[in-house]
Amino acid sequence: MSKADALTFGRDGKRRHRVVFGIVHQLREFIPSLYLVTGLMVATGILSGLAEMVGITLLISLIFLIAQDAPTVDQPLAWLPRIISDFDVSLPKGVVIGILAGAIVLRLLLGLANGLIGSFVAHHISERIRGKLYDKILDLAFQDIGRHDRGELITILSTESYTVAGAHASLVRLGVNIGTIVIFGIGMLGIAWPIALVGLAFGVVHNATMRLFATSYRRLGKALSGSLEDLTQLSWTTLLTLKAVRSFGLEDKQRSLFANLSHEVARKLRRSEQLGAITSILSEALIFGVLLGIMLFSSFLAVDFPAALSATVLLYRLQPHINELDQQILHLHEMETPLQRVFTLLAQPGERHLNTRGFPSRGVERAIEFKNVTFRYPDTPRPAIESISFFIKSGEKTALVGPSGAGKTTIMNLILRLAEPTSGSIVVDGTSLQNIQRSSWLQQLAIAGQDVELMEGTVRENILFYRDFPDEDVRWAAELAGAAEFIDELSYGYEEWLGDEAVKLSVGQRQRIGLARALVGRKNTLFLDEATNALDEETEMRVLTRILDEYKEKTVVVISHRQKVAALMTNRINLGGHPG
Ligand SMILES: Nc1ncnc2c1ncn2[C@@H]1O[C@H](COP(=O)(O)OP(=O)(O)OP(=O)(O)O)[C@@H](O)[C@H]1O
Repeated sequence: MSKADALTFGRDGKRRHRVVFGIVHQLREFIPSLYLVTGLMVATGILSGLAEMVGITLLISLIFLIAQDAPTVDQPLAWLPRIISDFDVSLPKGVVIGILAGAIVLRLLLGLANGLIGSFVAHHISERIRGKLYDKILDLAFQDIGRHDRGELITILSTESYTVAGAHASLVRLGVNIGTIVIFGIGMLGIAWPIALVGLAFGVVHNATMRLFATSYRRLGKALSGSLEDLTQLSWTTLLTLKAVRSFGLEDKQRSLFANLSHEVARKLRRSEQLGAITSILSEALIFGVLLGIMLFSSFLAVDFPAALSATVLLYRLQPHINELDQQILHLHEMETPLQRVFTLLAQPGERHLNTRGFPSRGVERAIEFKNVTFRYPDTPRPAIESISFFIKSGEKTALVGPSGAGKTTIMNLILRLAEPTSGSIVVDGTSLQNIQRSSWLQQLAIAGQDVELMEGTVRENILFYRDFPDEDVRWAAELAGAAEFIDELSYGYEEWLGDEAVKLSVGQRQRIGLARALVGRKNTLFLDEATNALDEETEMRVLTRILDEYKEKTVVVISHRQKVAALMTNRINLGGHPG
């Protein structure tokens, strides 16, 4: 079974087991000590149930002891004499009180330990899964990222990652409940077997009733996941296209779309809670029916009164465990879809190996050569570039020109190894780019594009972009990019805070920040993909001339539609048009 298939389950009969085993199988891959931790949690949970059972029977014995004013209890744990018939288990009142107090304290301590371990494990799992998901998003093949919509990725990362910890908690509770039910069952058998049999019959009926709800839960889980994703997607798109929405006067339409989706989410959440309430009430009604039955027919059952009372109290205390057992199974069904989405994303192939595999790069000493390179994006009928061959010589200033859609950005992406050629090869100083460590290769390059991904932070932080360079370098880069002239006029200069979308900057100013970001590392090879196309011609020429002057010895490749820009360069590569 593949990772992605692990949670694709068969028909209903085996389905719940598959849900459970599928989750265990998946979790084991992410939490190496899963069995140990889970075992410990289940053990403390079951021991806590055992302590409760001992406490209940001792309490009832004590009540009878006090009622009869007797000094000793000859049957403090009601089931023991039946199991070890020759064993004298009579105990004085003080000892019974001591054991009872001990059982209560033990129950409390085990409950506390269980809660603390549970909370530690849940946060540990969440942290690990969140980290792995974030890592996967960074590691996914660039083309694969485009296949996921942002809303889906945000929902998985921010919300659905928590369901993994929730699923583990449900599994633990499942184990604890099964263990406790078995222990209570054995206790009841020892105390009063007819009542235990009634309890067993109750369990079977209860289980069958709850099964009726499993399918609804599963469907609801899937529908809820979809609705949440739609809502996140709409919120995300609205934020991204806020200006367009306002400019086209679409607020009312967006509001009504949002209200509908939000209503759907609320409706499904309500339905889920209603289902939970119905199953819980049904479960309680069943147990009260059984208890009533036992009371009405107790005279026909061959059980003495204290034993019958102990067994009945145990059966009553068993009810939350049976109830919770079913709730957890239904909950696991509800979590099936979000879990599947988390694990499917984690199962996607990454590209991390490209960062470390191959020879370390020393940059471009002689040339970058494209040899008959063809590249086709997945699921597209025609290649974006076909059998392209050219040289970019070290130290040369090259213009890459061609009509829109000719494949210029695709070539840039191939050089950056955001994609690999479908056929042909890219060779750097005689070594295929595929045999060069990607991270060390990227260390040698700098790139600026036409769309600048500015982030929330100061101007300086946006130029540094998580890297560490001295202030003089930031200033040098900003001046070279023609950005210093407007940064100096901002109220706080380089410390001016740019909001999420950096709305206070014009498109040309944003591009110049992006340019400074590329320049600040003083790399030997610079790629500019329409990086200055939003500037007026005069500013663009001024900025590029200064850059070329500064980069006299270095390699510069510029993609531009403007003839004047291409004319600044010493070498020109023409991409004729679409190969189709
Ligand atoms: N992610 C993608 N998936 C599928 N097809 C793509 C993708 N990106 C680009 N293409 C297609 O590849 C071809 C080349 O696109 P590319 O962006 O490289 O052209 P370009 O020369 O840079 O165009 P422009 O000058 O308009 O920026 C186009 O036909 C485009 O539709």
